[in-house]
Amino acid sequence: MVFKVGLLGLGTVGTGTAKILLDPEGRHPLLQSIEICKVGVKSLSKSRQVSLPPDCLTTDLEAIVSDPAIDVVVELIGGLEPARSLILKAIKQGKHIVTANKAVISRYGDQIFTAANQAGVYVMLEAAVGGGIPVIQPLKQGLGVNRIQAVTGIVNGTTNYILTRMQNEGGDFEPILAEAQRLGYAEADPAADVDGFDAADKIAILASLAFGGRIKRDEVYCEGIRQVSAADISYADKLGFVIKLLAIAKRPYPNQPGLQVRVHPTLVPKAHPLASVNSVYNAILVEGEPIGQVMFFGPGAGAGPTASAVVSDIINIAATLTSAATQPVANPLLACSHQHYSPIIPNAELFSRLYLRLLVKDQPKVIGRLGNCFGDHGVSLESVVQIGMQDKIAELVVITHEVQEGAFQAALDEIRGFPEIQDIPSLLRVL
Ligand SMILES: NC(=O)C1=CN([C@@H]2O[C@H](COP(=O)(O)OP(=O)(O)OC[C@H]3O[C@@H](n4cnc5c(N)ncnc54)[C@H](OP(=O)(O)O)[C@@H]3O)[C@@H](O)[C@H]2O)C=CC1
Ligand SMILES: N[C@@H](CC=O)C(=O)O
Ligand code: NA
Repeated sequence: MVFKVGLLGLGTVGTGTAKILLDPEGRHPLLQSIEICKVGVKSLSKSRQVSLPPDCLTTDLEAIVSDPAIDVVVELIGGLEPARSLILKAIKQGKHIVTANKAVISRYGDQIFTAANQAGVYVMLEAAVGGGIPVIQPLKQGLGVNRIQAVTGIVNGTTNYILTRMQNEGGDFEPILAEAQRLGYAEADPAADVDGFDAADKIAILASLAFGGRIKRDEVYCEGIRQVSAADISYADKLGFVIKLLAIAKRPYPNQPGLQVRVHPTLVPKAHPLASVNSVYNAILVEGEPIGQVMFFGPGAGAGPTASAVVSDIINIAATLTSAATQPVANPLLACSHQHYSPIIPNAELFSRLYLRLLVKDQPKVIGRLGNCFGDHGVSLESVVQIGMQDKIAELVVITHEVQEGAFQAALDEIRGFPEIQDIPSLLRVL
């Protein structure tokens, strides 16, 4: 049996994918049965790093998704449109889909999976989360019998690369981001990485798989890394933490339906397994019953690793189609079957440990006044440290115990009005 693939996109991931498909020697034997039929791109004049059969390249992506010869459409163009429409058209034409596009799946998964289930085709997305790390299939299959309690991950390679280099070298943000772009890690618009949207897309997908209900992407709280300064990295280091952009999905109240799903820079204790995940590496820590903790670790972005996940999805489909006697009946361990949305708990109701950096006028009783205000709002403090003093302005770092975020914000609103407060440059969460 030969499976014909229509590739949409021949950029970083598309090129990595084509390279594997064109070089099957020594890999899984099923690769021998997969053939690149057409490749859709934006520009025919660009030089390419792979040599494809003549007439393979086209700018007519609509023709690829409706080509009767094609069995599997691999969407690697990114973005919302035309990716969403092309995926839906391909599904309507009975084609299986492999995609690395977390933006489209996290926002239009409902529409796409419903259409796929009706058409009896698969939509596979291993490359969409954690790049080359197998995490989607393990959540669907290997961990499928567990009751998941929490998924905590470093799921964006670009920001982890930036934070790691800022931590190790103290370098400036912009040139490090430019290097991440050159290495093929960043999104077409790197704001998606830096502002946390890409991580939010990914945690919405992971939460949906882990907790068995779709997640409304708009309800995922999201803070990026722009506000993380060299000063915070250095203070965190002195206090025994590293700063990581964490994506967190958990059920904070056992046996109740609400979920916490959010992305924010977080102070991670140096002894925590996620603290040593550096550079473009990603890691996803899954906690479940009865398994306990499992951590998936590996390269989270880049051509080769991401293509590894894309092609593993292609051969998964090829294997399923090969074993199906006639028309494919959806294998429930490969298909997506959630039909309802999970409720998300507002941040104000959640309990977190928080790190606050303040610049205050050096006046008597200022620390006491802060402590009283937090106390009045039921916010218990773990430590208040004076880090420095310049021109009669003291720099303080406050770390709280687990406190309700709404109560903390109410205290902070009051504190902002104190005449002693010069500035509040940072508010971060602590794991
Ligand atoms: N880069 C990475 O490390 C990872 C990326 N992903 C995801 O993979 C997908 C692809 O990313 P990446 O390879 O980095 O992106 P690139 O920008 O490198 O490549 C995009 C490709 O799609 C083509 N393309 C884009 N828009 C159109 C259009 N409207 N019509 C025709 N062709 C189009 C481009 O054509 P042309 O070459 O002619 O410009 C290019 O070949 C994205 O969804 C991304 O989020 C997921 C995990 C990791
Ligand atoms: N831009 C993304 C690419 C992989 O998903 C990242 O940096 O993680
Ligand atoms: Na993956």
